[in-house]
Amino acid sequence: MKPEQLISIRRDLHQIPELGFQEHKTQQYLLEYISTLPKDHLEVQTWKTGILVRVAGTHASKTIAYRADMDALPIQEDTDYAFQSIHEGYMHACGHDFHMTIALGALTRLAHEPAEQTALFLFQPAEEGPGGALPMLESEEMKQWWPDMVFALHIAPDLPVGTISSREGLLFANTSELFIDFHGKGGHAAYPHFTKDMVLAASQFTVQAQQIVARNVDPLDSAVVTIGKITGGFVQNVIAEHARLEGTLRSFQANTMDLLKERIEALANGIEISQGCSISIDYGSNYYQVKNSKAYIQPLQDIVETAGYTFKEAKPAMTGEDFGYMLRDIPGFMFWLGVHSPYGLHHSRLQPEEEALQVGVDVVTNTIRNMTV
Ligand SMILES: CC(=O)N[C@@H](CCC[C@H](N)C(=O)O)C(=O)O
Repeated sequence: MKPEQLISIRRDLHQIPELGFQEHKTQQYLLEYISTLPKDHLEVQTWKTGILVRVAGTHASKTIAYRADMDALPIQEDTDYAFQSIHEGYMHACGHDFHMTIALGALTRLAHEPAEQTALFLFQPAEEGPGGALPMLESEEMKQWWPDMVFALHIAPDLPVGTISSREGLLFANTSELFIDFHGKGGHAAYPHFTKDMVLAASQFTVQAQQIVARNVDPLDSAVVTIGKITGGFVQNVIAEHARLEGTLRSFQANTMDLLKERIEALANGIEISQGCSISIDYGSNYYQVKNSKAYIQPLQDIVETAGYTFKEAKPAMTGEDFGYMLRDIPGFMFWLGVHSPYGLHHSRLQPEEEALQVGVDVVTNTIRNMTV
């Protein structure tokens, strides 16, 4: 596939961002493209809004899978792209348009000239939430085509184009979503003594929660407590009866995640007493850490350098990925693909450089062709 065609596919996908398990247009677009490929070695199955494509190997004893996530984020795009999102309030702000385009590029090459081993392309819904990897792993379709190895990439705005980065062992953190509802008593702004103000309770909780990492987590360990959204109240002169916090917890150690949740609950109990309110906590979806199998990182470096690109040792990151569940059950790895953007992941102005698409296609194809499983 020519670079212009990769860019054109990426721009098409960029325009139709959809949330987890709602990737209907995206699925349709991908299926239409896949239907144009030579069919001799190809088998296709759909699973929910996802797709599995198998390319039979020429002398296959193993199956190597590449996973591309499909969903977008509820972010209003603020780039000056001519091909901006046409879905108001939604954006591919985490690079999944890149991940899917790279999958189509590698799939195209292999459909025309299959590798020795069988390749499996997993277009997976709902990575940002509620998590598609675990139910996809448990699906009949996946059991039927279970791979011997699985890998994935994620765009890295802070790395230059042409650089690939990964590491042996832990790459991404354990995560838990966090949704907290505060229920009190609303009333007139001029009569606070007759109310239980939930804007105040939620604000106190937000500030106190920042002490957890500072004062409860071992300074030699690492964790994150982020509240990304606060809602509450209706109008400026009414005390709010209800408020809601939405956030996420991150840790490298599984038992540190238990500690974070314990402390969140203890703070909530304290605020229930001090503010005379009731608080309910929901941990939403939880993702398992991304831990790379050691055996594949040196061969990945060799593949990257042979293709003329640069390999850089990565540090573990507090990002989360439901791909961790795939690596829990199947040997494999994940790597960062440099895309150089002045704005980072989950930013409304994320602008990854499209030259990186070709790099991604080369590394994914060469991994399927050359990695010993
Ligand atoms: C790569 C990346 O940015 N992944 C997301 C995964 C989100 C998991 C879940 N919705 C949560 O917020 O905990 C990330 O935010 O790291």
